[in-house]
Amino acid sequence: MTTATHATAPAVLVEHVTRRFGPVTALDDVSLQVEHGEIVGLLGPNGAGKTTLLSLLGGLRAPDEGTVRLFGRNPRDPAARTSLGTTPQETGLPQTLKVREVVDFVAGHYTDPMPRAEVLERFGLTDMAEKQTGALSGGQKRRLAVALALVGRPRLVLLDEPTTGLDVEARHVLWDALRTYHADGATVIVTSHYLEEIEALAERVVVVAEGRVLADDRLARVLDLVAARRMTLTVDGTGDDLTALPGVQSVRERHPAPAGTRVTLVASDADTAVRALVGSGTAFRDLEVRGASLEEAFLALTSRGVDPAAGLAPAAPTLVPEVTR
Ligand SMILES: Nc1ncnc2c1ncn2[C@@H]1O[C@H](COP(=O)(O)OP(=O)(O)OP(=O)(O)O)[C@@H](O)[C@H]1O
Repeated sequence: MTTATHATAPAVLVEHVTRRFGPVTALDDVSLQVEHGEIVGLLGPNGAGKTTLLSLLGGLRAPDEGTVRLFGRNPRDPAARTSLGTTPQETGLPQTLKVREVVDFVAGHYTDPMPRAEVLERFGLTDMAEKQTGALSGGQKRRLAVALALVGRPRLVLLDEPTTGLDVEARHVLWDALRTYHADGATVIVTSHYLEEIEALAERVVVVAEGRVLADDRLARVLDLVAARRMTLTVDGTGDDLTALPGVQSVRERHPAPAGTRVTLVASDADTAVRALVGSGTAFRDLEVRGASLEEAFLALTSRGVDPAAGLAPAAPTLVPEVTR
């Protein structure tokens, strides 16, 4: 590939990537393209495949099938990773080195590093410069770990759950620093279980579950989807006609119930749906309305009504309870 091609290539290109660990398919035919300067949130439950995807982007693992490119190059090639800054979920820092020494050590690997004072300032670590890293709090360690990923001024930053376990203040310092760095032109990909984190950082959201991309959309659209409600009720017949009610997006589950069917619907507007249900004269009982999980919201988006094969299946677990509203 020519240099010109590299210059015009997207920051990240993932094409039909599958990655297995023994019998587990961690990524199943995933495709994703991220342009220069985008900030993308990878949102999904535990075991969705987010870390695996980042490990492929970071060149730590190779895909079993498909192609991964960073700025047009294979991330397994060390030259492709010179533009990359990463912070894994767990970071080991040398306990006895001072914060400024660690920053200087990392900066020594780059031709044009960010000045130490700027790095520390961005992450609220200026007062910690003389402390040994072993004496930092969890939140301070985490901020230092993310700061170190930016020392070399990477064009692409991969962050795996950057603020898990941090208190509110530490989260906000980190989010502000990342937003500022992105505003300077960097491409950022961040994984999280938490909608709040994705909401604070991302413009575009890719929802991953069970190794597949469930949705890839603007943040505002995802927030609309999360506002979906889950309505469960028992009706005399099969409940087939309930999808026609205004405000109802899809049928999520149906189970045989005594003298009828227990039906779970995903509704974009539960108030309208309930009014229409009453107005329709349909006999129903035991109505429950609650927030839908992200997974349900996205299944509602991606499915066209109920899947006949899954129509009478047992209730599916709620995969992303943290983001249920
Ligand atoms: N090294 C490994 N060996 C075996 N299985 C693995 C390995 N790494 C990941 N997996 C499996 O692959 C699947 C995807 O895991 P992955 O860590 O990518 O998910 P995740 O979305 O990052 O989850 P979490 O949010 O919990 O970090 C899981 O079923 C996991 O158990």
